[in-house]
Amino acid sequence: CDLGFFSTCSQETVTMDPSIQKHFTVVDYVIFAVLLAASMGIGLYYALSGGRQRTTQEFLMADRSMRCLPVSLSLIASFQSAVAIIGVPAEIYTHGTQYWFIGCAYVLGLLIPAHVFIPVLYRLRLSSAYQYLELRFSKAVRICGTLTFIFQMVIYMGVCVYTPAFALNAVTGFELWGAVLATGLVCTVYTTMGGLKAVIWTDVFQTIVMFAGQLAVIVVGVHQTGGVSEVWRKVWEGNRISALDLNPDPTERHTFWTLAVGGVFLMLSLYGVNQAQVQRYLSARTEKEAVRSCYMVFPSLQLALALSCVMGLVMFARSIFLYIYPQMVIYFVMDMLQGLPGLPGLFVACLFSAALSTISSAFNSLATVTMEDLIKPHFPAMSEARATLLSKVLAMSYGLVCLAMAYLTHLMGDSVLQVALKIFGMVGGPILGLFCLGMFFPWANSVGAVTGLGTGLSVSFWIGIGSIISHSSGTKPLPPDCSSSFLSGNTTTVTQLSALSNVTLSHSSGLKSFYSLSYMWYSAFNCFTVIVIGLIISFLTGPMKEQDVTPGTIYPLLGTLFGFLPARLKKKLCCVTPLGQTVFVISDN
Ligand SMILES: O=C(O)CCCC[C@@H]1SC[C@@H]2NC(=O)N[C@@H]21
Ligand code: NA
Repeated sequence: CDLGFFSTCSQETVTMDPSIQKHFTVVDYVIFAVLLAASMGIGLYYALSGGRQRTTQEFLMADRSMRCLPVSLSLIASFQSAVAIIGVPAEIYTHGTQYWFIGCAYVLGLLIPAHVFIPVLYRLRLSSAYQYLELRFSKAVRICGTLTFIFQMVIYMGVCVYTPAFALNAVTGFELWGAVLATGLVCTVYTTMGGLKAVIWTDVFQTIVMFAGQLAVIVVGVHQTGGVSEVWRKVWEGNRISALDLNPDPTERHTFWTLAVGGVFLMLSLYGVNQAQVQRYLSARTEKEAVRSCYMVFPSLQLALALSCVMGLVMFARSIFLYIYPQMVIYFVMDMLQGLPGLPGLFVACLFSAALSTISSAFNSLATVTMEDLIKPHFPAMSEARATLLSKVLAMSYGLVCLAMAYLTHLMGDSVLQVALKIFGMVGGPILGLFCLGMFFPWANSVGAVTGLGTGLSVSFWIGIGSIISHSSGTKPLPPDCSSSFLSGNTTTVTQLSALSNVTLSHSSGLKSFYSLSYMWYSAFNCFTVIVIGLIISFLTGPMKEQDVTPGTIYPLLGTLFGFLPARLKKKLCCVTPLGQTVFVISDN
């Protein structure tokens, strides 16, 4: 079949004809080099200015002096990596705009962090989110939380380093491990030199580059397709504008429910309790600045989602293939931008900005929790200078670990977007459950917490690995409506499309349906597993008494939910817990 650069068009074996790889002009390399140099420059500036990164308060917490604008852009950048830049357009291109409904999850996914998690965590004046777990439960629970977080971020980092380098190599022959090393080393250097201040300000710069690169591709793509109405006609006829899918089936990969409801738990696991984000909230100069930064994330995150979705639609309108792997997004973009010197370089700069801003946040947050949760408690007498030096060594060593993890990603295959979302669901979900257990259920105790986390992680890996082994998550791509006019031109493609589109999904039963749970439900499912098991074990081993709970570690959920009740009724109903004591109301200090 004549799909141009693909030697075969079956979904399994997609290889590109190396003879037509796209090459860069000098301008493109210069733009890429300028991006790396600018990031290094910002890192160097913060290494030589201010307190010159001589204390952990500055190196890890930016002196708690940040304002809401840089914090909010840095919050976006932390979890908007090359995975989203090429994974989301590939998703939209292949399956239609159903994924766009994840934007509905951003409302509660940011309101709850702003009004529940930030007040509790900010007023405890923590450095690591997992210090909360020791205050609320015990040291053991804190260590479990920290180790789980480290596991999650190390794997996620590998995916983020690998994705742009692999995609670029496939299209431009750009040396794969050269790109991985360049990204990893530049990132390690400026993170190690400039600390959280450098990470936040490079995130600001890189987020702007990210938006600019995506916008450029959209503008050029629309122009080349013949205008907005032409793009709309093709994506509409190509069956890429998804209707609201209210199918309640939890094994359906993307529906309104899995994205708008399951997505809330995914957002809470990232923007509520993930150390990378919590550290940014804690680096804000006041709690109000932290809450405001969370609110400011909303429009920018919607813009980021819109840009990547529209990019997928424009790509579809411009080139009619049924199915593309995420790394082929680069090919289409390079194809679109050929002959426009500097634009391929801008898009590559956009891709690596997305990667650098995520990886630097991961390095810095990993160094922080390792320092605060695993090292400092054993060396209380350690001097500031030595602690800061050790933090820098940690940031660097995480950089090297990340390069090794990049190779592991090589073996994971599958769509990078799904890999990233699965990691968050499988590991982020249980951590979210642990924090919810601690904040909303005063009766929960340490044994319950540890058992709950352990059960949650075991169940999540059982489903996650089960779904990979049973391949039940494979949803066939959405065939464009083959009868429509714009496809009739190329008969070969139509026969291929119809051949591929009449694949019937084998209906899963029993355990298989368990494995085929949509990965968008992993966060919610694992969060509830931890809470339910945690509560059961807590009641079995003797629930905690109100007076034993550290003040400020409980969020008065019942008090807030029934806030509208008259004080008398409220007093009777919810501010008196079953143990006969009043729940701690967070003081407004
Ligand atoms: O881009 C990545 O590195 C990970 C994929 C996106 C992660 C989630 S999806 C919902 C939220 N919106 C984002 O832009 N990132 C997070
Ligand atoms: Na990023």
